[in-house]
Amino acid sequence: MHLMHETPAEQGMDTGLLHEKYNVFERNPQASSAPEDVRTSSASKERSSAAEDLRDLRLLKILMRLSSIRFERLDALPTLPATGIVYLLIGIFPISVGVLLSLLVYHMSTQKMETSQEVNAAMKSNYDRESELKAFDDSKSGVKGLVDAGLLKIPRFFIHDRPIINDPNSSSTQVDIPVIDLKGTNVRAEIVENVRHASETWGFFQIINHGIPNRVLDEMIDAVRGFHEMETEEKIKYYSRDYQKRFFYVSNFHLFTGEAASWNDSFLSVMAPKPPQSEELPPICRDILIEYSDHIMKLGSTILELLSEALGLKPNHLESLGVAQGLFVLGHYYPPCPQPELTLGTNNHTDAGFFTILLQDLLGGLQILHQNEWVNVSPIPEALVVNIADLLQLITNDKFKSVHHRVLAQKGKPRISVGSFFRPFNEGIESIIYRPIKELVSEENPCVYRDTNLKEYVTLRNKAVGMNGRSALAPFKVESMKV
Ligand SMILES: O=C(O)CCC(=O)C(=O)O
Ligand SMILES: [Fe+2]
Repeated sequence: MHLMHETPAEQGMDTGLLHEKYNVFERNPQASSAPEDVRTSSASKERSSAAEDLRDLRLLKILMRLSSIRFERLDALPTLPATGIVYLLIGIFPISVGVLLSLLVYHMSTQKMETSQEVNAAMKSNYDRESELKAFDDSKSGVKGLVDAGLLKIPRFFIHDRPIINDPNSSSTQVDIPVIDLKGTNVRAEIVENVRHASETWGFFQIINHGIPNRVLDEMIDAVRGFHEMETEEKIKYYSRDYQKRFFYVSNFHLFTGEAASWNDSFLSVMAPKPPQSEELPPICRDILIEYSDHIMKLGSTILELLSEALGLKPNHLESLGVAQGLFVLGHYYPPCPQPELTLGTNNHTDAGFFTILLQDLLGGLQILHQNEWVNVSPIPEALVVNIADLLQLITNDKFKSVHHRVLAQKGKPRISVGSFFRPFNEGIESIIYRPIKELVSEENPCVYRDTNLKEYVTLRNKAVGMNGRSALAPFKVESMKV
C-alpha cells in the first residue's frame, strides 16, 4: 500500500466523516474471531471466553465512546444528558444500558442522512476526531476489532468526503492492465518490449510463470490471514506505532494525519538488507515470510534485469544502483466493511520505493488510475502484480511511471494482499544519493529531478503527501527549484 509509505508513516491513508447511524450493539453474526479449532481444551475455552469478554468490554467502551460523541450531533436526541445517563448506568445496571442503547440506536437508525450535502455538512460539524482516533488506536484491535464487535456503521474518521464508486465491476473502463508471461514461448526481446510498454504507459503489469511455486503463494496468503485472525490478546502484542521496529502490526500508518482513514490493518516486516532472526517474527507467519521473501528477492533481480534492458541499459544496471538492496513486506487484511461506499480499503496513493511486487487473493478491489479512469487490476490465479514506484520514476527521469492506485472497501469476506516493497526501510537511507540515470538524460530529455537521498525524500514526501492524486515527486523537480 503504499509505503507508498515512506515510513509506514508513508502508507498515508485518508478519511473523514461520520454518519449518524453506525452502530454496534448487535453482534454481527458474520463477525470472525479466532477459528474455533484453535481453542481445544475446556480450560483454554474458559480462558478464551474470559479474554473475549474482556476484549468485548474494551471494544464496547471504545465504541460507546465513539457513539457518545455521535449523539452530540443528533438534533432530535437529548444529547449530552443522554450520554451522561448512559455512562451513569454503565456502572450500575449493565442490562439497562443495553436496553437504553438499543432504544437510542433504534432512534438513531430511523434518522436519515440521505444526500451528499447532508453528509458534507456532517463532516464539517465539530466532533472530537482526536478522541475517536485515540480510542480506536488504544484498542490495538484495528479495523478487524470494530468488525468483530459487530459494528454496523463505520466511524466518522473513515468516511471520505468524495463519493466513491465502490463496485469493482463498475469501473468505467473494461480494459485490463498488461499481463506478461515470463516463460512460455516468448523470446526475451518480446518480454523486454512488453515490460517497457507496460512500465511507460501503465506503471503496472501482472506477471505469470514467474517461478514462485503456488504452494508458497497460498501459504503466504494463509499466514497473513492467520496473523490477523489470531486471538486479539496475542495479536495486540505486536501493535505499534514505533516504525523503527522490524516487525509490527498497525491500522493505518497515517491515522493521525488528518485525512480519512482506510478500512484495513497491516503488518510490516523488514526483510532486507538485514533479514530478521526467526524469533523476531510471530510464529504463525515466520517460516513462510522468510521463504516467500527469498523468492521475492530472486524474482526482484529478474524483474530489475528486464527493467534495465527495457531502458536500453545493461541487465545489471539498476541492481548496481542498489535498487534491490532493501525489502519490506506488508501483510494487508481488509475486513468486510458494512458501508463500503463511504470509505476505501486503501486510499489513493503511489508507492514510495523503486518497485513493488503484490500478491493478492481472488476477491479483487485494487484499481489503478489510467488515463483518468479507475481500472480494475483483476485477480489472476497465481499471478503477481508489479508496479513502478516513485523512486524508479525519479531515476528513470520520468520514463517509467509511478501510478496512483487504491483499494475498494467491500462487503462479504476479508481480502488479503501481500506487498513486497523494494527500498531500504530504515537502514542506510541517508547514504545513497538518487538522481536521474545519466544515460537517460539528453538534450531532448533534460534532467527532470535534482539529487536527493532516501531520508530527504521520505521526509519531504511525508510533508507533500503523495496521496489523493497529488504527486509525491513534485518537490524534487528541477522546475520547483526555480520557483
Ligand atoms: O492491497 C492491495 O492490493 C494494494 C496495497 C497497496 O497498494 C500498498 O500496500 O501499497
Ligand atoms: Fe500501493
